[in-house]
Amino acid sequence: MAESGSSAELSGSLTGSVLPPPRTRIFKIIVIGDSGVGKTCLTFRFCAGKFPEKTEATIGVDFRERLVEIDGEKIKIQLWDTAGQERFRKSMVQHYYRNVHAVVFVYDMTNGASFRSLPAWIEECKQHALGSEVPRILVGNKCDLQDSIQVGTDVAQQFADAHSMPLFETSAKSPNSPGGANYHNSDHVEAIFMTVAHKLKSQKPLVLSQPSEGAGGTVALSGGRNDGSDGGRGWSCSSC
Ligand SMILES: Nc1nc2c(ncn2[C@@H]2O[C@H](COP(=O)(O)OP(=O)(O)OP(=O)(O)O)[C@@H](O)[C@H]2O)c(=O)[nH]1
Repeated sequence: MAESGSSAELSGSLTGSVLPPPRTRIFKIIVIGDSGVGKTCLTFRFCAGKFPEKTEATIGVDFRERLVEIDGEKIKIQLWDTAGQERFRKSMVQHYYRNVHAVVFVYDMTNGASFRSLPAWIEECKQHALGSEVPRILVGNKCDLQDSIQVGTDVAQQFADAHSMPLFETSAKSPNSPGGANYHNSDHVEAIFMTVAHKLKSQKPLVLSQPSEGAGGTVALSGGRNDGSDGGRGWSCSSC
């Protein structure tokens, strides 16, 4: 009798309070590109839900995070906002390239030089073992500045295709206001990062985890533009 009682107790314990709390997966996504392209604004928009009133050049790296829910699983998205200016990068580079799950390359659609810098950023990533096997996306920011666009969608799409990346054109500043032709088709910052998270969820086993008491708001999203089923090149397409 005593033995069966113990057994019931044990089994109750295993399915009850003895089990550790569920773990929350963490996806580390680094955001890279020239100074002034809007990396801080994009990451702030996603994590805080608004455009920052004032930004200063990032020194080293900042990171912001947000807890989201995808298909019933809580996932913490950590966005690492890296400094675009070389003088602010040197000391930190080794740190932020560790344990990266995805890379977001950003250029400013109103600044051709920021687009021409992309090969150098891609090369730097490769040197830190972040090649095409890691999910990477290309983001053209500031599409709200319609009159100043220097980088057209066609040329950006060609570049994205050549590097097996999906392209998104967006505005961290005013994603919901009406504007020119491209602007109407612009991607929402929210959807861009959630697309990356969906991709990671569909392909990655647990890599980093911690008890699920993360900071940040929770957004529920089931389904999305990318279910990870397309494999190969361009795992999600630009809406541009
Ligand atoms: N019109 C417009 N301005 C933007 C947008 N995103 C950022 N900006 C402005 O661009 C400037 C630079 O933005 P940041 O987010 O600080 O740029 P960054 O890439 O983080 O720059 P570093 O920290 O130096 O690497 C700021 O004045 C922003 O207000 C956008 O979508 N539209």
